[in-house]
Amino acid sequence: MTDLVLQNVSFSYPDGTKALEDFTLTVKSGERVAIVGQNGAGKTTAVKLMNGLLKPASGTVQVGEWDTTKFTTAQVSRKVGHVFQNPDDQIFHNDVESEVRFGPKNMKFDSGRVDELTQWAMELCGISGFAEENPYNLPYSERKFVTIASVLAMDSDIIILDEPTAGQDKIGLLTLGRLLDVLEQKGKTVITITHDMEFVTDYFSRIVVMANRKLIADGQAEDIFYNQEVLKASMLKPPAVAQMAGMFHFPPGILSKQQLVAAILKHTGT
Ligand SMILES: Nc1ncnc2c1ncn2[C@@H]1O[C@H](COP(=O)(O)OP(=O)(O)OP(=O)(O)O)[C@@H](O)[C@H]1O
Repeated sequence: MTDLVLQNVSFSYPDGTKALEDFTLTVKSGERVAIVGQNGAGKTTAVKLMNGLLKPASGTVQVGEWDTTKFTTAQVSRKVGHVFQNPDDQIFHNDVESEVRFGPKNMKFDSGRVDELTQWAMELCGISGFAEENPYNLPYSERKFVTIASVLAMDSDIIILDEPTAGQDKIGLLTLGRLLDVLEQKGKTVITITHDMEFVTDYFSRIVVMANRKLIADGQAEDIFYNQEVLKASMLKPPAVAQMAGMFHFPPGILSKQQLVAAILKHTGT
């Protein structure tokens, strides 16, 4: 059980830019949380604090029993895997399998477990067929899955996915959805940063909204996407279904196509 607790965390970059102010968030083991907000809101800074890449200037970041200031980034990243936004910032091997294998090998798992985790992660990410391919010969969407598999293979309790849907087609989105379900069954915590509100409503039961370096809302999709104050402060655009429901002046809460169709049929008396 690895809960993640950020308590009154503030952080500024060395050039003095304030990136996070008084940020408090608890993510329980096994939860699925989406962090949303405009560019520059502080999302990336928050997740870099979660996996120990950055250390808080004030406040505390607790990963399970560990205060991240007392452990190295390498140690914390064993508990909190982080898939970067841009796969090209992460890939450094010449073939897909070596890239995925590197993490568990580096963690000194026995060779049987390294094999098992490598195969499992590649299959889950739909890249088993490219094991010997140079990742840089693959399109962006598949390179992203190479980096996701590399992190999953490390079997960390908490997994951070930065913009996983960027550049993904329908098949990629389905692969991501299946992967999230498998991780949930394994009790993993998944935290994503995303600008894709459809992805959020389809797959995440908890949404954290950030604006101007602060957490401004934390709740379910119905609480967030129908709260005009939160939408205004964060400049978030609700998912298309909620926008359409708003145009029809339907009561708040509609977030799926099925709910929208049902409301239209009721409205037209069909
Ligand atoms: N390395 C850095 N040095 C100085 N300022 C930085 C650095 N990285 C981010 N910032 C600044 O910190 C603030 C928060 O940035 P952060 O990247 O955490 O936001 P974000 O919500 O993740 O944005 P995006 O969606 O664009 O990634 C912004 O003002 C940003 O310009």
